[in-house]
Amino acid sequence: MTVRTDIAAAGLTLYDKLWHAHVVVDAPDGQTLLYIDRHLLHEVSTPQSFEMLREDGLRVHRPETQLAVADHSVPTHDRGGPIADPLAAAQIDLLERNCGAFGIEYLDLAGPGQGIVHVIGPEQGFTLPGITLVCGDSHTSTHGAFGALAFGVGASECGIVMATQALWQAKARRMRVTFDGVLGAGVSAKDMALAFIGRVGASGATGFAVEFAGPAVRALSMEGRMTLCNLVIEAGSRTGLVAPDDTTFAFLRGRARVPIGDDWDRAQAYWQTLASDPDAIFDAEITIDAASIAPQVTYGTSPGQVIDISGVVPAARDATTDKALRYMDLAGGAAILGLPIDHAFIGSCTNGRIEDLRAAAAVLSGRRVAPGVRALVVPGSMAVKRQAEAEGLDRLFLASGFEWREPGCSLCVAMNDDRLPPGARCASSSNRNFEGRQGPGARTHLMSPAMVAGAAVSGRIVDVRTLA
Ligand SMILES: CC(C)[C@H](C(=O)O)[C@@H](O)C(=O)O
Ligand code: SF4
Repeated sequence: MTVRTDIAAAGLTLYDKLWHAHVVVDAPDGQTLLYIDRHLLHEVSTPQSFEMLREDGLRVHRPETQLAVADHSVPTHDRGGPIADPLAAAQIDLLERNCGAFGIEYLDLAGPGQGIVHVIGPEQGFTLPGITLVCGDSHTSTHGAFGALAFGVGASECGIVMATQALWQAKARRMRVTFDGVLGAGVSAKDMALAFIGRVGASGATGFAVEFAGPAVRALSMEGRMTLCNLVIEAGSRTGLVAPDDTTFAFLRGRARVPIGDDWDRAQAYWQTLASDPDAIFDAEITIDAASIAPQVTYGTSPGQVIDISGVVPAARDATTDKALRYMDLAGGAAILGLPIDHAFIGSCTNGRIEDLRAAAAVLSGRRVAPGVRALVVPGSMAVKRQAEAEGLDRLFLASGFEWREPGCSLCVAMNDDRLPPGARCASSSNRNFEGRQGPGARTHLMSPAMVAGAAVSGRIVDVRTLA
């Protein structure tokens, strides 16, 4: 028998509770077979997973626990007819056919449910507190915002989950990041996340499951919490968590796949137990004063290379940072404030939700995109797009000179028609600023949607708090 000293010694963290509720068996080598409740699929990471099932003559064990959507390679304009890019068309068609063959629900490209996998999961009520959820995608941590144990997996693990509903995993260490105080005006969850990544570095949370706590986290909407959890992978962690509360329940209640009636009451009673015990012990604790967080902007080619809007680019200290600064065409000591940009992108699974579009629109109201800047808004999902259109945000974006597109990953990843030219400099609400991420030779500065809107109308990186 294995005696769990972590249980014996102290209270449990939220991560411990979710973990223990899903243990099938512990192996002597420290690995645990974990039951996986749900699996989201997209077109890029699953072709090989389905191939694996075919080769081994396996079927999908519980098809009703799987949900698929195409997002990475989809075009975000001219969606009326067939997809022009033959590779994208083949990839999307393959996902649809694989889902058909294995009995998995596929949210059609033309239908009302389509969108980026991490946006549609919660929208559909597929993401719920207390579940384990995986997807062949590193930003699966997003779903932890609901108090779900969610993490990204590889293509072969997607196949294993489809066939067995379980995965061998090693338990992570536990980190709590407490945001005390109140965020300032013009500062958002994106700034909290980037400030955290800047503090610990791009691999500072590797091996940890990160629980976000404190009054500034409790004050966030579900959209904000998803932004926060989405970005933990950029600090090296596969799992972000926020304990579910009334904000969570209000977001979920009434959604398509969410329990109703007595089932809802029972589920909610359980979900309310999903909080770290007061005497729980974390392996690492970080406290950040939310009031001290300024709008954040990345200057390099890793999300950890981030500074306050008033900051200066740090001098290169090794070959890697030197390479990053060369790629970004920036010198140590340069101010980030006032840096000219020629592209602006609002979208992605980090910041493509309705609240993000509203925040950007509030900045754009009565303003126009600066000459020489190409600006794009790509809603995270059809539901976000419809909601934005109902609020008249599309007209506001168009009137200010933004392009208004169909949902998809778009310029977050440039695996589709949307791509920046070499040398472009983009203010972007996405989550990765890697070399070539938005197109070969293109330069990405990550920031909040409001900051992107501010940069778009100014033609340079500005402090959105000074745009009255
Ligand atoms: C293509 C996909 C597997 C990839 C990921 O794992 O995250 C992408 O979504 C990304 O953001 O880089
Ligand atoms: S929007 Fe970007 S980060 Fe999110 S899943 Fe798509 S490519 Fe990955």
